[in-house]
Amino acid sequence: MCSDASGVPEKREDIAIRLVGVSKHYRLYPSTQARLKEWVWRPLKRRLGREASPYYRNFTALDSISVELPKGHTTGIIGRNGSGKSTLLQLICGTLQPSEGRVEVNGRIAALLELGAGFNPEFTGRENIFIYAAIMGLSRAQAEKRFTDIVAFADIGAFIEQPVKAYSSGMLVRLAFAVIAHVDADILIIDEALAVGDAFFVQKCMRFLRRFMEQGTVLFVSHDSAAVTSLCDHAIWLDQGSLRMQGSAKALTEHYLAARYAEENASKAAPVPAVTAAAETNIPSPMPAPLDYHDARKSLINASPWRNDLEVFAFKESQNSFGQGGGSISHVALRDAQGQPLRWVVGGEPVSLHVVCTAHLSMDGPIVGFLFKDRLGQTLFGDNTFLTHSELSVEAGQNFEAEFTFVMPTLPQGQYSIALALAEGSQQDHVQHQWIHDALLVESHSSSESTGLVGIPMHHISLQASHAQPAPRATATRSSS
Ligand SMILES: Nc1ncnc2c1ncn2[C@@H]1O[C@H](COP(=O)(O)OP(=O)(O)OP(=O)(O)O)[C@@H](O)[C@H]1O
Repeated sequence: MCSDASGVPEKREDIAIRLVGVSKHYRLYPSTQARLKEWVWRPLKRRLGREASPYYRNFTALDSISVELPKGHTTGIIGRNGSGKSTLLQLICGTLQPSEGRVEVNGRIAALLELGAGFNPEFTGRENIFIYAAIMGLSRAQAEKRFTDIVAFADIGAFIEQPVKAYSSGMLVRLAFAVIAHVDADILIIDEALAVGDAFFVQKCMRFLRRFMEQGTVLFVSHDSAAVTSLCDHAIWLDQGSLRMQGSAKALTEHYLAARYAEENASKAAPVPAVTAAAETNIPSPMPAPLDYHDARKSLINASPWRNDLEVFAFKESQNSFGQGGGSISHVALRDAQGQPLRWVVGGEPVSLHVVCTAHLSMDGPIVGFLFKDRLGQTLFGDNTFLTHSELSVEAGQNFEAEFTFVMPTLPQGQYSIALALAEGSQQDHVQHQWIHDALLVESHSSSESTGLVGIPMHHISLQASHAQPAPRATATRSSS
């Protein structure tokens, strides 16, 4: 924000959105009767010169908000339910008018805020695409040029010719995201709660979002502070309609989480019992050798509901991919030590990623690599064959296989994707023959991990009280009189 010390521009043209003293008040009526009395009875009373107190109470959803959101940045908006996030975004989009203050927007906004908002339910998906494109300032020719890409992105098949009112909520999100991704917006406003769907679609949206973020301005609303830290550079925190803090996303989410923990602890009535005795968990000691990837709690966790059950979805060759085509990836699987493909993997256990490729041209030094990504498209880990196997040459028509054996980290609940690539050359300078965005999808159904992006095996954990020391003996002797 331009008001903090994080190097944010102060010049007017560098600001995408400026809010000056913006407030939004609502009138809350206790009943329909009260609403009627306010409309009919109160003006009448006033005309008769009688005192007329209102039949409503004022509620302030947003209170004197002043912020400046710099261009080219991604700003996260966090706050508890009812803190005013949606109200703020609707004011920025212009779908709500402020009761007080001023909203200035410098650029074209596309928003994914409310399901179906921006679409006319009676018109077909096709018609809505053209209407939205026109509202965003695209000419008919430009809209026609992008139509095929929008339809391909939405991937809702023949429903594109159906009225939007017949769409499921998933189809609405698909169409809405496809449209906002293709209308040359300067500012994107995204409520993460709406950017949901199957894992392939979410990954596609996140890839688009990350590309857009390289230049555009994004406002991202989420209840998930980890998502805000991962995607945003700046953040604002709304609390009961007031701006509680603004600044770097990392620092702000740390304060936000600390405050949430403090509030939750304060609301807990029961006192926390003091640790009185040695509380070492049932963990074998001494520590296992460092290279033994053994998690000391493995048997404990694996016998509990927190076992990290990871479902692995089968590889489909037709997945979204690109590349020069000199070679292709024909099969990918996660396998066990016996080479059997796995449908389920348990986090913390060894696994092999097995990749089968076919050379369509002769290749000098093919490189096979993978990236393991979370639902936000953030790479958690990855590797490739370059450092260990740069000497291999293959002839056109020849198959070759790569295998990566590793301990699967324990993964917090959610969806993950493994991207695969077949390249040729060196790590810095190579031809990309095929890159498959979501070659394998993995879903973590249960997990003991609540913090961090992945869990690593803990070799040893202990917690114990120190032995009580005997009180020092008194050295002074009392003299008797
Ligand atoms: N039309 C309205 N009339 C009266 N009160 C409203 C109206 N719209 C919103 N509010 C109130 O304003 C407050 C802020 O609502 P808002 O939807 O902006 O919160 P939010 O932070 O987006 O919440 P959530 O995270 O649950 O979506 C809430 O207390 C809500 O009940």
